[in-house]
Amino acid sequence: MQRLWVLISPDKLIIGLAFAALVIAALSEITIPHFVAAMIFSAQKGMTSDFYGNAKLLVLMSCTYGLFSGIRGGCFGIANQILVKRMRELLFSTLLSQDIAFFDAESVGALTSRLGSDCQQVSRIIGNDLNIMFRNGLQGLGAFMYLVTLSWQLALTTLGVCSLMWFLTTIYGRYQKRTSRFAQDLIASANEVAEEAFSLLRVVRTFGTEQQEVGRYSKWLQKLMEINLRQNIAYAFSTLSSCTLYHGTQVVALIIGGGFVMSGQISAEKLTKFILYSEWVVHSTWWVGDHWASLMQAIGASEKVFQLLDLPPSLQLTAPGITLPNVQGCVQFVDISFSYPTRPKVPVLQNVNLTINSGELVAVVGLSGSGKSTLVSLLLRLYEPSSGQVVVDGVPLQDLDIRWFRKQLGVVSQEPRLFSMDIASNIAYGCDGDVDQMEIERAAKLANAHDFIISLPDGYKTMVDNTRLSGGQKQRIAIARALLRDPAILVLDEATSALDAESEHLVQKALDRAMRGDGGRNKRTVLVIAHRLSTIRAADRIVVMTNGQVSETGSHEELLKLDGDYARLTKRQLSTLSQ
Ligand SMILES: Nc1ncnc2c1ncn2[C@@H]1O[C@H](COP(=O)(O)OP(=O)(O)OP(=O)(O)O)[C@@H](O)[C@H]1O
Repeated sequence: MQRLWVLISPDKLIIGLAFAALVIAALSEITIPHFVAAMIFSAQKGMTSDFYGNAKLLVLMSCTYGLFSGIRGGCFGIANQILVKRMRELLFSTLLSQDIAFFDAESVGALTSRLGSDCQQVSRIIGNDLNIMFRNGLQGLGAFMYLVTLSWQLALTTLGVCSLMWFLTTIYGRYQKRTSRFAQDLIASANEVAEEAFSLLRVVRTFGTEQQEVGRYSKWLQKLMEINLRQNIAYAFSTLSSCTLYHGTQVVALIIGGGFVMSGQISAEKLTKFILYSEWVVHSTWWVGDHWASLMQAIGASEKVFQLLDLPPSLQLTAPGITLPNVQGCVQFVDISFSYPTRPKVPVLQNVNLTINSGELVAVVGLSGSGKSTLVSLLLRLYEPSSGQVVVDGVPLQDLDIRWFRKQLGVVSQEPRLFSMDIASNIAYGCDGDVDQMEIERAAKLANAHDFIISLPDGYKTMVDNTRLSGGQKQRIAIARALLRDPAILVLDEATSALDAESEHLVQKALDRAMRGDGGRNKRTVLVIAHRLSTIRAADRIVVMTNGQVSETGSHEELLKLDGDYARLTKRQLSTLSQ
């Protein structure tokens, strides 16, 4: 509750207004039975002026109740919307500030479920549960005090019943809190399966595994249903006990109170008011209990959200770093060893030493799994090396302002992903401020993307749908994106996926231009994970990775002469590519 208060406290005014309206509405509502009873008994006794006096007050209280109930509902509704928005924003930015290793361990489906369903549950606490609990608690207390003034002996019977009701409710509330945590985890797991199936729909369709996916999804739904059924059974028991106690109180009060009336201890009017208000007390206790359980349920659901909100942001993003006036582009991997945090015992890179000089074009080759992409991830500082360091222009990477440094890099990955924005925004993605359309078109021309873009109905304003653009088209947009930054260091992961011959030719031409610096600079440093013989031959130096180590470096001819790993690799793989 304290955590929630911190989140909602910037809107103290609206919350204060909501609670003030709640108190006025609750107090005016609670007087209504009093005036109803008073009107009936003044009519019975023929007291006309009392009758109309009470009628006026009844109308006044009813109008006050209506007006302030509206204000209360509106204010709590607004506070609720603000809370859920703020909580989602905070959670989203906390998640985005985590290390990549965090996302290796968590699934996207589960995280989006935390953002969606869990945050919605939490927002219910303010908008619904607390609001109703507070209103009914206040009314129940007020009504009980009135009962004491009518007959403290009878009030004690009501207190006994309410205490029993509250005791049963707290047991039920604890059960709800525990089970709702599981329920939210199950919703997250089901979302994970759905997200995976949608994003890999082509694979699912190709292998005809739709039913299998429905089965995986249904497995979580079944577990969720079992938990919900258990919650429903517990709710049924809670309702059964509350209903029995609710009517039981009135029967007991009537029997004892009837005896008091017959013995002249209290009047029939007082007993009538007592019955009306005791109903109120029990009813309020019931409502408070019901929403207490619901509050516990929401608190259970909120635990994971708060756990995630407590995650400290990635050190790299918070640590202050330096910027360099001019990036020369000299990159050194100094005695780097590395294991992925999810598999700490499996060494992926071992004592890698490699210097890429400013303006040099270095091609990294090696068998699949030899650690080529990992090398790039370390240069981007997506992970921290287990030992050793990456040094850029003589400055260790961890001393540089990482956001600034990443802006000095142009990266084209093997399977570029585009955002659901228009093509121009995709090309300008990550650039500071407004980017001139001419600049965007110039980058697109260099990337051989301009012609296909202007042939689209909306040209550069065409909204990108990842599924409708071909692999080669996406690749060329990604190259344009990298070129627009005119980066000092360019990192390319050559596409091995089967591009059609025309696309491949266009992509290759674009990459050649990007590497050789037609994009603005005469020369830039290029690190390319190379699969094509033409790229490898054009490189100033070839680095061969074998089992996470640099096994050979040199030019194509030098390495062939060595007759080592590179020569074997070339015989095995590259001969087919050169044909
Ligand atoms: N996020 C990750 N978590 C754990 N292990 C990983 C991760 N990414 C890669 N690996 C493992 O690290 C090793 C090196 O992978 P890497 O992707 O660097 O190889 P690669 O040489 O680029 O391969 P390819 O040419 O097939 O892309 C592999 O054994 C791989 O399974």
